[in-house]
Amino acid sequence: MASMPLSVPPTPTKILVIDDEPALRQVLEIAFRRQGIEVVAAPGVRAAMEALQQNPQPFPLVITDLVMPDGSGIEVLTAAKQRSAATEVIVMTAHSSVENALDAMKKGAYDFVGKPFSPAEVIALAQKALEKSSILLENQRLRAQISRLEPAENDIFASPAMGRVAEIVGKIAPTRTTVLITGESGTGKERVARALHDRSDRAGKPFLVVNCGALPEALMESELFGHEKGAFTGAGTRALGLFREADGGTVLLDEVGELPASLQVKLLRVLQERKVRPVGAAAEIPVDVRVLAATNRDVESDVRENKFRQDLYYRLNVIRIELPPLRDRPGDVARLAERFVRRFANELGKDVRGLTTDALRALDAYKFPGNVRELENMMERAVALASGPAIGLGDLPAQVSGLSASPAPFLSELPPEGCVLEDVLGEVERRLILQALERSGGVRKAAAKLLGVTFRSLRYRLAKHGLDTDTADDDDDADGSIVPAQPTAGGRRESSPREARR
Ligand SMILES: Nc1ncnc2c1ncn2[C@@H]1O[C@H](COP(=O)(O)OP(=O)(O)OP(=O)(O)O)[C@@H](O)[C@H]1O
Repeated sequence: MASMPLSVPPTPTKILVIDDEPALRQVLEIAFRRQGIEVVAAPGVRAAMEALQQNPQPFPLVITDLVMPDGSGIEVLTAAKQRSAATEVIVMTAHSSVENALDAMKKGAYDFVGKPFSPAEVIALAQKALEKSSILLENQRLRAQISRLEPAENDIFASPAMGRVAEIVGKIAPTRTTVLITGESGTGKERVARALHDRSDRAGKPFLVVNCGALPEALMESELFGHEKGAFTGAGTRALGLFREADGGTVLLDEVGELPASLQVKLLRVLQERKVRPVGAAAEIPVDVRVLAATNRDVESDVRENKFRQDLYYRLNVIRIELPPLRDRPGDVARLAERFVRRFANELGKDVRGLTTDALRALDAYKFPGNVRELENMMERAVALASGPAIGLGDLPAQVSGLSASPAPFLSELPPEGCVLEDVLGEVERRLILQALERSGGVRKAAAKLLGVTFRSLRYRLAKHGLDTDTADDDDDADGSIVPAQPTAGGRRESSPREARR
C-alpha cells in the first residue's frame, strides 16, 4: 500500500468583506490582517457572489455593506447562508438604513454595525461571530460522528476481513486522501465510499456519485466539469458539473476504469491542481472536493494495456481498499442475512424473525456471485414469500436451497391471464410440506401429523414433488433422523447444499 498523508495543514481563517467604498475595504483588510485573518475583498454584490461560489471552503464570516450600486447586501446574506449554515454575516449600514439592518437580522445576520465605525469595533464583533461559526462547524462535525454509530454503518465491518477494511476506513476517513476502492460488483464499494465521507468533516456536505461509463464522452465531460451557456448545441443554461456541485464534499467516481481517455487527462488535472475548466469556459475554477474512485475492473491490467493512464492510476491509488467477495467473508453471510430479514420484515410488515439453521447452512455454502447485493435481494424475496416466523430452505431460490425450481408461482389472486390451478395448488402443497419437514426436524411421521395427512399420503406427495428420500430412510422414521432430500431440478438427490457446491 502506498504511504498515506494523514494530516492536512491548517489554513488561516479567511473572511469576505464587501463594500463599494475602496477606502473602507482597505481599512478593514489591514485591520483584519493584523489579527492574522485573511480578507477577500469584493467591491459589490456580483463580485461577492462569485467569491462565495468560487472559494473552495465556505467563508466562516462575511461582512457586507447593505446598499450597493449593483444590489443589496441581503442577496449576499442569503447566498452565503445557502452555501453554509455555519457562515455568519455582519452587515454594515448607514444610520438612515437601520430598518434594513433589522430586516437583515431577521433573515439570519449575526449583527450589524452603523457607519461610521472604528475598525476595533468591527473586529470585536467579528471575533464573536467567528467563534459562533466555529461552534456551528464543530456541531456539524459531531453530528457526522454520531451518524457513524448508527447500526446500518456498523454492520459493514462484521467479519475479520472487513475488520481490516474498517481499520483503514477509520484512519483515512478524516483526511483528504484520494482512495481507490476495488472489489467485485455488489461487495459494498459505494457503501465504503459513503462511510469515508460520513466519517470526515465533509459529512455535512454533498456526497455525489457518478458512473463513469454511463454517458457518452461529450455528455460525461459536462456532467463532471460543467459547461457555460451556449458551450454546445443544447447547452441552453450554464451547468456547474459534479465537481462544483459537490464543493466542500466528496465525489465518488464509480467504474472509473470506464472513463474515456480524454477525460482521464482532465480528471488528472483536477486531482493535481484542484481546478476544473467547464466546457466552453476560458478560465479554470478552483474546487475543494475529495475524490474517491471505485472499480470492479482489473485497473492494473488496463494500465499495462494502455487503456488507463498510469499517472492517473497513481494519483487515484494513493490508498487502496480492496473489498473481499462475500464468499471470502466467513460469518458475514449469516449476520447480513439476519439483518436484511429484520429490515425487510419491518418494511413489508411481516412477522418474520430470522432464518432456520438449514437455510443459514445453505446460504453459507452458496458462492454469491452477486455478493451482498444478491444476498440482499434474496432476503427481500424470501421475506415476501415466507409464511412462517423463520425463513426456511423452501423460501430460498432453487440454486441456493438445492431444491427443485418451482413449477408454478405462488398465487394468492387470479392473474388477468388466468392460471393452471393444479400447478398453483401443487406449489402451495410443496412449500407446506417443506415447512412441515423443517419444523419436524425431518421426521416424516411428525410432518404428516402437522399437515393433517397420513404417513402414506405424505410419502406419495413427497415422491410427486421429487422430495422423497431413499426407501431405506423409511426405517429411520421412528427415530426422527431423516433430513429432507435435496434433489436437483432434475429430481436427482445431492448430499447437501454445502457439499454439492464446494
Ligand atoms: N456491509 C453491508 N451491510 C449492509 N448492506 C450492504 C453491505 N455491503 C453492501 N450492502 C448493500 O449491498 C448493495 C450493493 O452495495 P454497493 O452498491 O455498495 O456495492 P458496489 O460494490 O458499489 O456495487 P457495484 O460494483 O455493482 O456498483 C447495496 O444495496 C448495499 O446497501
